[in-house]
Amino acid sequence: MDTPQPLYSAESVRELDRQTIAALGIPSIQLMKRAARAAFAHLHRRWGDIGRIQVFCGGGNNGGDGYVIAALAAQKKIPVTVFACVDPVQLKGDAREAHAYACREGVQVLNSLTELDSADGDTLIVDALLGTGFSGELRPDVGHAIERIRKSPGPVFSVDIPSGLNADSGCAELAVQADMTVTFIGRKLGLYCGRGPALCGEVIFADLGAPVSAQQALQPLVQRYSATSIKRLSARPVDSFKNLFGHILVVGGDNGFGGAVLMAAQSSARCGAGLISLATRPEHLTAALTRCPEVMAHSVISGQELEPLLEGPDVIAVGPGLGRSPWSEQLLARAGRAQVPLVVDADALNILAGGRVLAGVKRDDWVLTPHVGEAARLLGCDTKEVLADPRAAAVAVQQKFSGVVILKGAGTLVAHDGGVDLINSGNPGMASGGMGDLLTGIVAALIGQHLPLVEAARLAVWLHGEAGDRAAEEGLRGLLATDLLPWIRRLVD
Ligand SMILES: NC(=O)C1=CN([C@@H]2O[C@H](COP(=O)(O)OP(=O)(O)OC[C@H]3O[C@@H](n4cnc5c(N)ncnc54)[C@H](O)[C@@H]3O)[C@@H](O)[C@H]2O)[C@H](O)CC1
Ligand SMILES: [K+]
Repeated sequence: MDTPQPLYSAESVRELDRQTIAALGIPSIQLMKRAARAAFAHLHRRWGDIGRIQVFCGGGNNGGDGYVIAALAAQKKIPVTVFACVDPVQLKGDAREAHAYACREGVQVLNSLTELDSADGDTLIVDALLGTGFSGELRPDVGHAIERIRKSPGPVFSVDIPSGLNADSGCAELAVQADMTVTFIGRKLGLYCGRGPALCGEVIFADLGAPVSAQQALQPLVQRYSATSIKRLSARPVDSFKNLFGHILVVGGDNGFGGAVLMAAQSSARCGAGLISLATRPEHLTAALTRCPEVMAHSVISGQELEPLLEGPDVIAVGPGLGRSPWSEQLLARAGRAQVPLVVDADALNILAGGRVLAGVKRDDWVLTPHVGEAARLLGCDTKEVLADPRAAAVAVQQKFSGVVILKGAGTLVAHDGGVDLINSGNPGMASGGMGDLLTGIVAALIGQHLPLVEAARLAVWLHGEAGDRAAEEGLRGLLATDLLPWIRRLVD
């Protein structure tokens, strides 16, 4: 099994740059040329037959990488032009030297966008405007260059990070949309969370010979887990019996939301739970028994009626379709005090955010599964603040409520006492009702099968996203939550 990948802040990677230069005993220009060669090798492998290349260079070392890439293209006799977003006379240090190298190789350098031919489909754009040095509000001149890149019909290659994307948070107002990004020396968190996954295209990592010891010395922001580094369930013993694999109780399904609670129960079942009970409104019982006879469905019309059902289960998932009525609040108030691990999702989170039910309760044995809006409500802030720094938001929710927090997104974050993990998961087809209910059921089933909460959260996010990807192979649009159920079953072992 692989180890998870460390994801760093921009500042840590700049420190890694410095340590790599020192460890390799080479001048920084050599590291820049090594970066540019690595970038050029990947872009040439993918677009070797491209008609021409336009390189957009900024005023720092990211731009310096771009000038060297232009020189390498010229050496390969590929027609190449550089747009210098910052007048080359202002360049300093390695970037200045890289510009001189490009000029020696006969590269044409233009200072104005109007002089630059408009790109066609056979033009590869290389984005070397901004790298880890980007900070604050985007300067208008660079913004115009980014807009020009976004309008080009051909492929786009970003050096180190798509310009305009924040390397630490994945936040981006205006940024380059790349088909491929080659990132150097250390993986930046912003490539894998927030808008990073959508803006980067294929991400390729080039370590440029950075010493592993230097990488280990730095504190990563996040550990990134993938199929090969996530802990799976152990094989089932021959003499298995159903109680070995957990009894899950799913609580929810207010008027009109009977499907949500049933989908959570079904995904628990498909994830290997031994027994599943359902506590919901009486009107949903028939449907539950018809759709999923394996589930033991109970009608509850008050918190008092729920109480006896809280005794048997090993894990309780509360929230799918729970609603925010007095009935909903009564059920959460009771379930929230049960003495077994909880998975708290959807409207249960919104009720929690309201502060009237379970006020001030912190538990080490619950998993909260907010999306961005629910996280904002739990923190009493605006959604924009969560999007501006998803990692910080996940940590803040975990510090406020304890336990494990799954902050859902294209790069889903799992915050816990030991740090923050990231699992890239899912696809745009999963932006439809019920997907969150499935995840809730999977988390509960994995806890019921004796995975520690953090491992259950990581595996559930991966399993949910992978099942979504497999199901989406038949098409993104019209992908239904229940389409994932057979895939959950195939992938859980
Ligand atoms: N350090 C090394 O040995 C290597 C670095 N690599 C590449 O270098 C960049 C980091 O370079 P740096 O000069 O520190 O910063 P950038 O080029 O990313 O950006 C600085 C550049 O951008 C301008 N700028 C900053 N903020 C804004 C803004 N909000 N709006 C507009 N412009 C902005 C600033 O004025 C400077 O002109 C790294 O990403 C790598 O690509 C090599 O990869 C390895 C060796
Ligand atoms: K860039």
